[in-house]
Amino acid sequence: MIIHKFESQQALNEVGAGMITALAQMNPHAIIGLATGGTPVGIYEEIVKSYQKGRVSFRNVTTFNLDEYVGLPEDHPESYHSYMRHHLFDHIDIQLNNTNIPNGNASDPSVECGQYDALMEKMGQVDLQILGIGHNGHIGFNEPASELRSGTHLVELKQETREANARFFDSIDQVPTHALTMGVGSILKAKSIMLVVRGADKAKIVKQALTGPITTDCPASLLQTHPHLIVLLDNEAGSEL
Ligand SMILES: N[C@@H]1[C@@H](O)[C@H](O)[C@@H](COP(=O)(O)O)O[C@@H]1O
Repeated sequence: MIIHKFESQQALNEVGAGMITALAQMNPHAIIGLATGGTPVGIYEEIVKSYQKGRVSFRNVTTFNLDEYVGLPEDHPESYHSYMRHHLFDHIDIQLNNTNIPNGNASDPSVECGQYDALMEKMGQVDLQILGIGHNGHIGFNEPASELRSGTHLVELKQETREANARFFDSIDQVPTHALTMGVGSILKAKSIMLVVRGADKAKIVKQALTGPITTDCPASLLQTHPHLIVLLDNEAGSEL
């Protein structure tokens, strides 16, 4: 694995965005795995700036998002569908029909998950998967558990995850209790993975994930098995490494 630590958020954002724009420049038909949460926002901002300067096009790029809440209307401001449009899709030339996010309102979640996996399979390997990490080591919404699922599936969110994400909602009662998420198997199938982590509050889990035992109790620890893992940390998140 390659670990880069950054003094400033701006430097981290520019390097992260640079890897994604370079991929789209080298392969206009690239398949990119996208993440949500607070962590990638600054990277998406830098991608938009590059696009606005005419340096990169996403016209033929395909994207697959990691996850989506169950039961939030697609146009709810905190749905991951809204997040992606707000932070990225509405500001670049990507074709919306080339963007894929699990449908958290599907009448049959297991059918939806099966279709999502089938589409990923059909499109081919994700070239670069962007990832954040939860304080409990979750990736996507793969929560710590005695066993992990490989493909896309329905999960019940842990209370700590709902509490962490309550900052985006008016109250914790509004945070959905369930989500659809790519499985760890799908995530690990990507050719390269870019894990991004910021903040002192994540220093401990980063250390555990990258240097601790590989265990389903810390889903991010499975990233240690990936042959092309790039980790972008601010100094605070990397302080225990
Ligand atoms: N499902 C998302 C993850 O994809 C994200 O990486 C993580 C950390 O979020 P944040 O970046 O806001 O700390 O939790 C969320 O719940």
